[in-house]
Amino acid sequence: MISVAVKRKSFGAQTVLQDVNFDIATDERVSIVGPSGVGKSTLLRLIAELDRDYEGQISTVKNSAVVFQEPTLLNWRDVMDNLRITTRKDDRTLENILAEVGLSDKSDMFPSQLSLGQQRRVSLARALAVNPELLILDEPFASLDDEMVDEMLALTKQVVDTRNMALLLVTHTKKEAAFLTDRQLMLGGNPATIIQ
Ligand SMILES: Nc1ncnc2c1ncn2[C@@H]1O[C@H](COP(=O)(O)OP(=O)(O)OP(=O)(O)O)[C@@H](O)[C@H]1O
Repeated sequence: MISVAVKRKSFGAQTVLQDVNFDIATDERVSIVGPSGVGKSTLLRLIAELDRDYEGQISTVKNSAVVFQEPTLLNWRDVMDNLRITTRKDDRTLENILAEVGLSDKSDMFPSQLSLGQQRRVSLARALAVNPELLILDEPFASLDDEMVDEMLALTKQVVDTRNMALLLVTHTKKEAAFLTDRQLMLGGNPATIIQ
């Protein structure tokens, strides 16, 4: 169980989040929706423990992984090396994960040799490589065309269905939230809190 109780998160004089409280069960899929600039990514970074500078308390799982909006791959490393960076798992396991995201024949390609959609898949595979109990997706389908979004949505759903993990999705898009998650939390207000 993940338990979020953020009393206040500020950047200098600007308070971005105030009294944001919710739980996520072990196998629950939750999305955070809300307008641009409201504080979605800020909240996600707190839950991913990438930012510990806030008032309140978040108790989360030992193993979480984040997929960011941009693929953030190392361009000078091939696909396998990009996976090896996050885990000591053996190559066979990593190849299975690449197959899981539809990239079984791409392990020795470099990111620049892959389409944007394939780069997103590598990014997802890299997150899966740590075998996360919580997968956190921060607008993972931004700047993809509609067809690619549908493909990535289906892939992500399949992966989450197969693996026993919690999902936290940050998105602008109600369609993505409705397709991938059981529960939608709407962030709103200034400072932002859960309004629905
Ligand atoms: N490192 C930072 N330093 C100062 N202010 C920041 C920092 N990160 C975010 N902010 C501010 O916090 C507010 C919330 O930003 P955040 O990126 O969390 O919004 P968001 O809801 O994820 O937006 P979007 O949907 O456009 O990605 C914004 O006003 C932003 O300028």
